[in-house]
Amino acid sequence: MRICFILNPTSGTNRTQDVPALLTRYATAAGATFEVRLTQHAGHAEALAWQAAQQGFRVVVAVGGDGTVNEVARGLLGTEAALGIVPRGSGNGLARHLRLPLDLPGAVARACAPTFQRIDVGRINGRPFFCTAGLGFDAHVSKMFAQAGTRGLKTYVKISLREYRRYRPTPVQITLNGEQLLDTHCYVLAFANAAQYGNNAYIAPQANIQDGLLDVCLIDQLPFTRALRVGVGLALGTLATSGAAVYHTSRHILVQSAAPLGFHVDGDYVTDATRFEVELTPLALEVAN
Ligand SMILES: Nc1ncnc2c1ncn2[C@@H]1O[C@H](COP(=O)(O)OP(=O)(O)OP(=O)(O)O)[C@@H](O)[C@H]1O
Repeated sequence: MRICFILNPTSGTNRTQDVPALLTRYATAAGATFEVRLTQHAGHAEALAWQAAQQGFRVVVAVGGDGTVNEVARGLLGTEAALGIVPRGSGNGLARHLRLPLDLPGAVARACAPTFQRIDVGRINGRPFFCTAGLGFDAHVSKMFAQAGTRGLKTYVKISLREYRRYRPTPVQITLNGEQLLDTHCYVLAFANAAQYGNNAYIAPQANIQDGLLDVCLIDQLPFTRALRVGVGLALGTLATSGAAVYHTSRHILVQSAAPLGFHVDGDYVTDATRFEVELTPLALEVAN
């Protein structure tokens, strides 16, 4: 079995580590036949992953954060290769959901001796996501986060608190499965394939990544007391029973917004739109875990 590691050299906080050398050391120790390839720019991992799959690599491993995982996974859709993950980001949502090792030696060892399973794949306005996508406040925060000079959890919390004071919900119409119509407001509307955003922040604790359904989490308003309950619910995995959010499950969701709303895929801000089509393709990606 041949394994291709695709490394985003800009990911992770520890820049002093020689990651290619460590990958080589741990993969050699595991007796693997492998190659390490480095991305040269944002978006490059998708093309590298697709190319590796065409070259017959059985497992293509994203070495980076959720952005790199999204790119590699996108490149593997419709191919014969499985996605592996060596997590090096701050959130690592999909790796945590799949209960993959978070340390470098452990994750490399797992990627070299995996079991295989298939997972569902979401799409929002045509963009694939594997963990979560969403509209509203969380997307707005990802946009601000991308523009901030620094990264990490501290910056994220700081931006969230600052923007919370300014952000207002937008009127939206949500259609679930072509039937159920909700006339409501969007503070946060999250589409969860996996249970968490990353960092063990559980937006949809019940989400099952193989059930052919997205868990749709709606927070229509966020006054201060509810914000506290949402914060505690995210951290403890109790949001679904806290009463602070409403949940639905659906395979196909349409959202019409009264004003442009930002959306994110797997934590990365994409753009603003007023119409959103969200779909799920059951078991469309093989993962190595
Ligand atoms: N060689 C590169 N140079 C610049 N940017 C890159 C390169 N390779 C990948 N990227 C971009 O870097 C972005 C961030 O990467 P990624 O999410 O993997 O790491 P991270 O930001 O450290 O993780 P996290 O988001 O969990 O904190 C990705 O969106 C990707 O497109």
